[in-house]
Amino acid sequence: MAIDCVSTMPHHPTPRDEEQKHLVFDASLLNYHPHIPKQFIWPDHEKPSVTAPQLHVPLIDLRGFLSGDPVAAMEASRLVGEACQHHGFFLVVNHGVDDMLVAHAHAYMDNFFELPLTDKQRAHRKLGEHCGYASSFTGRFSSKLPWKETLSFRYSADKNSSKTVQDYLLHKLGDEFKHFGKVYQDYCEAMSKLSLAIMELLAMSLGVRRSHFREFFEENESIMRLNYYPPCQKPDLALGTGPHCDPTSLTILHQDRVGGLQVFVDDEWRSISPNLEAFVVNIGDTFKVNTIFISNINPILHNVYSTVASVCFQALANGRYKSCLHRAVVNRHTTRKSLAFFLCPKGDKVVAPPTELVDANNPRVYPDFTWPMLLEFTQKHYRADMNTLEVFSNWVQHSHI
Ligand SMILES: C=C1C[C@]23C[C@@]1(O)CC[C@H]2[C@]1(C)CCC[C@@](C)(C(=O)O)[C@H]1[C@@H]3C(=O)O
Ligand SMILES: O=C(O)CCC(=O)C(=O)O
Ligand SMILES: [Fe+2]
Repeated sequence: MAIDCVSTMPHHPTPRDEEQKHLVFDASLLNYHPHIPKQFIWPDHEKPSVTAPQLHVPLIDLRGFLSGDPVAAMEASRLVGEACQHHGFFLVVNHGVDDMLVAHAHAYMDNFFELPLTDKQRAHRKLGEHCGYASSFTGRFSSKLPWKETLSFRYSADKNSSKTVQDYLLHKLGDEFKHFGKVYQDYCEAMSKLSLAIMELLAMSLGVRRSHFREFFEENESIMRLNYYPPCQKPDLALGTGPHCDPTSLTILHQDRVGGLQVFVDDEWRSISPNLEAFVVNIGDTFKVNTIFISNINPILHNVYSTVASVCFQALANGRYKSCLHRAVVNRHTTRKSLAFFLCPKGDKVVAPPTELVDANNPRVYPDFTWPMLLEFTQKHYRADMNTLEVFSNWVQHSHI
């Protein structure tokens, strides 16, 4: 039976769009259709198991650490280190982010994604760009389309930056989105603050100066993304977000009560159950690279400090650290939402080990790069998956830039 749920929308044409004929996934037509277009069907080896056994990730209470208690800070950093050694995922509670802000961020998401497609398209995400509204990336990809709509925008923690979240959303969507813009501006500020606190815990867990990563990310230029996953009548054939490791540095995710996040641990997919009070935190490829030179700086300290650090050191130094592969599944009945804050370094920061620390025993694993290079790679050349960093690294070394 022919499926006619994909509408044709006018938007800025590019040659690559030709093949797609400007297809835009209109959720209001597709959600309850018994069949799904073939572009959404994932190959057998990537098809999801909608119900996966639960993964018990550590629930880390940040209250003591955030109020300056050194013993609580040590304990929180120990748990962070342990989680990063195993899979790189952990939950934080008593994180200091206002519950109402989180509730508003979810409520405003509903308002936005329930708008008619033509209104959402005002913020249309252009090919090769990472900001704006995208519906299943039609136009960008022609197969393995994700069953989701997204709205993404930049956040700069640099106080002198003129580009605010609020201005961007207002400019794209119109004056009536002023409050909408303010909610996400506040949300990003809260996420940036929380990320810097978590960076202190990560530094402690690796046995380096507590402020080391905080300073590196102080003026972060991050990405905020609203993920909206409509119901799908074939959840065993489709995926909301395909398997990938985040190419960014650190992700702070808030998932609503529906559930759908799965992590690949010990050779199987496991789910992380929703917890409205918690943020799910995971490490991305760019942070993984940052930690390599830390391991090189002081291997003795690492051995003394904890086995966690030395195990990380070995895995990282050999470039075999396959952390945090994850994906999001969809379901038949309920729309699912998640708010993802991707912490990224400021554009001019070079992600590299200092040259004086590299020698025959500590060879370079990845080439020097800046975050904008990797971001461009994921937007113009390669769809982020579980191999992004390796492929990017080869690409840079074969001097494509
Ligand atoms: C830099 C990025 C690319 C993606 C968004 C993000 O900010 C971080 C994760 C990436 C992504 C989610 C990984 C899975 C594939 C992807 C295409 C998606 O399904 O959204 C990725 C994002 C992208 O827009 O390229
Ligand atoms: O929605 C989710 O639970 C995960 C989304 C995700 O992994 C991402 O946007 O990078
Ligand atoms: Fe992700």
